Amino acid sequence: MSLIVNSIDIKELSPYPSFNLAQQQLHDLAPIDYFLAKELVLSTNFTVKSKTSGDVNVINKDELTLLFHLIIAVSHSIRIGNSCLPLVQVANSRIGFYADDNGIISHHGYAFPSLEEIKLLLTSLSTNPKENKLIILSENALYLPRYYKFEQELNNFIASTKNNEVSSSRYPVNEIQQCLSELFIYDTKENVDADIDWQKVAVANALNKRFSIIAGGPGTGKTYTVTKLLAAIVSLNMQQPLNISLVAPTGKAAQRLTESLINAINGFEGIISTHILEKIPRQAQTLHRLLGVLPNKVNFRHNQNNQLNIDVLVVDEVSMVDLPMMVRLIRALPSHCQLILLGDADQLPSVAVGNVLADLAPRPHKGYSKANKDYLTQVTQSKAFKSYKNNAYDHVTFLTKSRRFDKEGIVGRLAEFVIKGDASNSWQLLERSESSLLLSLDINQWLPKMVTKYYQGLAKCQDISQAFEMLAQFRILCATRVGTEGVANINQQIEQILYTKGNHQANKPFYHGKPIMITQNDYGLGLFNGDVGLIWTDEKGLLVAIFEQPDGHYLRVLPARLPSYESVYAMTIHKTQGSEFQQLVMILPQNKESKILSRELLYTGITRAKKTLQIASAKTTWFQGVDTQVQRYSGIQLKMETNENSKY
Ligand SMILES: Nc1ncnc2c1ncn2[C@@H]1O[C@H](COP(=O)(O)OP(=O)(O)OP(=O)(O)O)[C@@H](O)[C@H]1O
Repeated sequence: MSLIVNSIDIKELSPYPSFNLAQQQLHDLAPIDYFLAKELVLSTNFTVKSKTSGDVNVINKDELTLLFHLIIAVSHSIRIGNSCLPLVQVANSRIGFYADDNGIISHHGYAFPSLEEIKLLLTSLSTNPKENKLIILSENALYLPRYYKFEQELNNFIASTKNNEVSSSRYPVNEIQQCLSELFIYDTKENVDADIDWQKVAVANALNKRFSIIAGGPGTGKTYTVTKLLAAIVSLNMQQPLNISLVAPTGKAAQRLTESLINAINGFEGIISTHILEKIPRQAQTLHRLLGVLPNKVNFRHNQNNQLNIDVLVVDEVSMVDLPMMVRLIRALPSHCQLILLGDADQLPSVAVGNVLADLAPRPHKGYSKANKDYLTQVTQSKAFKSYKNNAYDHVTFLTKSRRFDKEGIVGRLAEFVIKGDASNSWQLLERSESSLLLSLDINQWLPKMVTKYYQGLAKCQDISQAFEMLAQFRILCATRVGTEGVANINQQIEQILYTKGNHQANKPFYHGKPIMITQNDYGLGLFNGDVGLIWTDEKGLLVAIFEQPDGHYLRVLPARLPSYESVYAMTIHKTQGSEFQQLVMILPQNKESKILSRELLYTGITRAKKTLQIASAKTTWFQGVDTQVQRYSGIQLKMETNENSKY
């Protein structure tokens, strides 16, 4: 006999009547995952049935329990940065199990059934995107509807930019060819022998597309190349002035982009005609500013209903841009606007959901469609481009030759070993280097000396610009915020050292020469998470917080009005993305259980060093970091390849 009960019974039949009971079963269960599962399951109109009932919209207790745990798992997956949960990650596995070192089990967890059983349940619950219920099943991955929609929007955008782009180029091919030959003149030996000048390819590849990515490690010439690309775009549009914007995800990154751009433009004087160069903007802004922040809202002033008035947009440091932000950006772009993304896909992914750059520009490059290959061969006169079966990766060009890190230089070599996952060679390089790259694990051996050398002078600088310059010379990077080797403790120790060395203000919340970092957005003041400033005594003898703006101006804020902030003698590696320092010290946690270490984290830290780098790490920690790779799940790559529009 079938036992059909009404939906109120779901509450009683849900696997855990309370969070406490759930916590006893599932180790490390986050309240947010539990309450989301509870809310979603209770909000459905399932009725509960016995196994034999054939009714629609009914579910039995085991199925309800499975569904509940699937929602917990997908919620957890999103919290750690994935946009979905591939079912193979949970099928036949147990979540929330914990036994101590003696084998005593404290949490039994939950064992998921096979992939087939999970799919059977999800299919019967109509989880396909069109019927859009509490969770969505697509390509064997489970989504919450919000992130599914974000992915869909991005995929649709990419697909729409590929429609007929190669056959109906934005500019006549002969004009592109002419333009490239004027921009890339090989009067030095450098590129003559090379098979392919990838900077030239990057310009060519972007010129005939609405959407393109120029990806490469630090110093590979992304800004240099994009400046040439903008020069080409300007010269191909001489009759109609274009609105060109340049943005980066943080104030610091926008400031660096502005500086690199000005350097590149100055370097091209005499090579590219002045009337072209003067039409290239010299000023980058933050993404938030471009889109127009609405106080206390996640959405922006510019969106699909109020699009930006721009023709060309360059976005730098795209590895830092998360999936929702990228989608909000593309919504705000008018359909003719050319979008060019720059970034290093080997760096840490965004703090929030998604790994957009790595998804859109997977390495190694898979190759170009026949049509794009023919086009690139024709306009660049280079051959030997790798072929791919469709145009899924036509939008990407990788730059590989670093102009900043000499191939023989330690920083460049170390970064290369680390990102390739070569723990032993990278460790050997650290151990054997003549310039003592490894610091003692006892930070008292070296920290006081470094503080004296690099930080004590901050308060004695003659003016604020000199102080900012000094601050950019040196930084201590930590992997974590908490713990003995975490940012909070190291900053505290540094302030203590400054105090004992005679800076008697250094134990107060604000003192002259104290560097601070904002940790919360304040749209009203125009201060954003990650902005770095200095506390400084102004002309009237008052302490003010001063922040360098991307346009070179200083923003002054009374300390009492500051949003939350912290000292920034040391900062996390995550927060240094988009910044660089002449000298760096990186301190890694000695706690073996630290889950934060990865090769992307180490690579991001290492490549922030312009000149020198020293590292305090145990061998085991280093190996653990280099051996761990960040894995973010999403459906973007898969859909890019299978998209109907991308078949050639
Ligand atoms: N083809 C080239 N010829 C000469 N100099 C170059 C070339 N490409 C790049 N450079 C120089 O190399 C340096 C690094 O270039 P650029 O700043 O464009 O790199 P990037 O990839 O944008 O670096 P980052 O990722 O750190 O922002 C600059 O000084 C630039 O002028």
